Amino acid sequence: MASLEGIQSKTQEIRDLTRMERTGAQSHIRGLGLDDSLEPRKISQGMVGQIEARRAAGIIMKMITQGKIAGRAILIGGQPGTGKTAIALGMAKSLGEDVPFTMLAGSEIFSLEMSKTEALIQAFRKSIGVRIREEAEIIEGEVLEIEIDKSVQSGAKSGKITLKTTDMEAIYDLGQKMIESIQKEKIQAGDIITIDKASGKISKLGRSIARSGDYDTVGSSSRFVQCPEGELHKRKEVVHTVTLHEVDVINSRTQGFMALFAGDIGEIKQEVRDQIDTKVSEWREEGRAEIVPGVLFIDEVHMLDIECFSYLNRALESESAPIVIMATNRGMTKIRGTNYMAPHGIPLDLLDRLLIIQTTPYNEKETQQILQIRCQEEDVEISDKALKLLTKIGMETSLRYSIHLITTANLVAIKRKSPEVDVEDVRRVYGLFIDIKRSSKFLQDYQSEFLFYEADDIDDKDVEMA
Ligand SMILES: Nc1ncnc2c1ncn2[C@@H]1O[C@H](COP(=O)(O)OP(=O)(O)OP(=O)(O)O)[C@@H](O)[C@H]1O
Repeated sequence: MASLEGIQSKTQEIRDLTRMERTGAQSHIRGLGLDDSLEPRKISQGMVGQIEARRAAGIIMKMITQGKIAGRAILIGGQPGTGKTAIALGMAKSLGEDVPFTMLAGSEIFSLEMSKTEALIQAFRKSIGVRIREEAEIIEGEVLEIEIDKSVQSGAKSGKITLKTTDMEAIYDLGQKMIESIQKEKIQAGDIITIDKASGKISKLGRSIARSGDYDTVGSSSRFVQCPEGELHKRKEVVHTVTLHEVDVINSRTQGFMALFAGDIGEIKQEVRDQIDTKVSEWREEGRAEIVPGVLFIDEVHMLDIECFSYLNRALESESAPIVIMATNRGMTKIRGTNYMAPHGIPLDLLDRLLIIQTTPYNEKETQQILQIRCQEEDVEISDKALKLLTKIGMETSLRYSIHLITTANLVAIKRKSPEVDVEDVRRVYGLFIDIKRSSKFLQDYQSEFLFYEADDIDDKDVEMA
């Protein structure tokens, strides 16, 4: 059954291995771009315009951090490509590392491996953190020397590390995993480090003050710390946050924590969850743990069906519910699993609980600014004229389409050995890759030549916001 000890090391190991930086379409978003009084700056942290929606998101952030938003949820509605996902990610980035953030597309809950509600329960529990305080045994000291040898036959590495405090000095053997960790963290003589004895995790606290004169080996971001005093072995209180879902999986007898590596979790028994909840409330009573409600972002929420909406309605009542942010680009459409139409395809009783934020289309200047930020993010040099043309294309087709043209135009520019994208490159990729309008026209012109053309079957009620 769940014990505080060990949960941290296991989850940390998994996170190190499975954590992927969110690159791609949203990699330029680094926050909501608000000032200290929560007013949106015109361009900041990769965010452009959408002032009203960002202002509203800022107020919600404040409510989240003050714990005033339990039992409610937010809906971000707006046309495709108006920054709904960008705003949700901006909120996640501003909340900090300690607050869990889970992203789920409505369609992801339809899987053969688990029921829809199980998928939602897992998403909820991934978004609830448990901040745990525990005493850990650590070794803390200044690195005097590191010696790493590689076996000629097997290639396996072995090594030794000499650590000191102001009072003592000792040599420790290094295992394969610790050697990797030392190399990854670029640990060298003169660094002050701690080693967690249970997990073998090595963290760098900074450089020894005694080394502050070695300018050649020190970057400007180095922190200087005193060489520790006393014993090398110490007990220290450490605080870390795991999610309820991670605790569930680690304690699920059928799955075991290895399942987190594979992402192949399957269903978790309700009795396991009940036991975990009881255990966590014991830890809370003992003052060893506290709950950190995180954020669950459900994109394409119109893809959920009536059963899921009914689950959401109930789950939001729970005292430790995460903040649920939903996004949709649908207007009036059918609630899945029923024949009823509703705004955004969401039942009215759930809609009534939501704070609704609206995103609006961008003007030419904002579109150009977003494209410019994307060019910088993708390390693409672009001429003013080419950027103007790309903006014009963005206004006439879609922002997403013109963002896609950046990478492709850059490849064409590289092929003709030009250091920057010019008008001819944009023209070329505009001709090679068609946007939705041209694609639809092509389909209309040649529809009779496609297989399985059954125009009468198309349900024209399910329309995106126009
Ligand atoms: N205000 C903004 N500032 C900077 N980048 C933005 C902004 N709005 C949108 N983008 C960028 O434009 C692209 C499309 O935006 P995003 O995916 O957030 O739209 P969406 O509203 O979620 O669209 P959909 O309804 O199709 O899911 C992304 O690369 C996003 O980062």
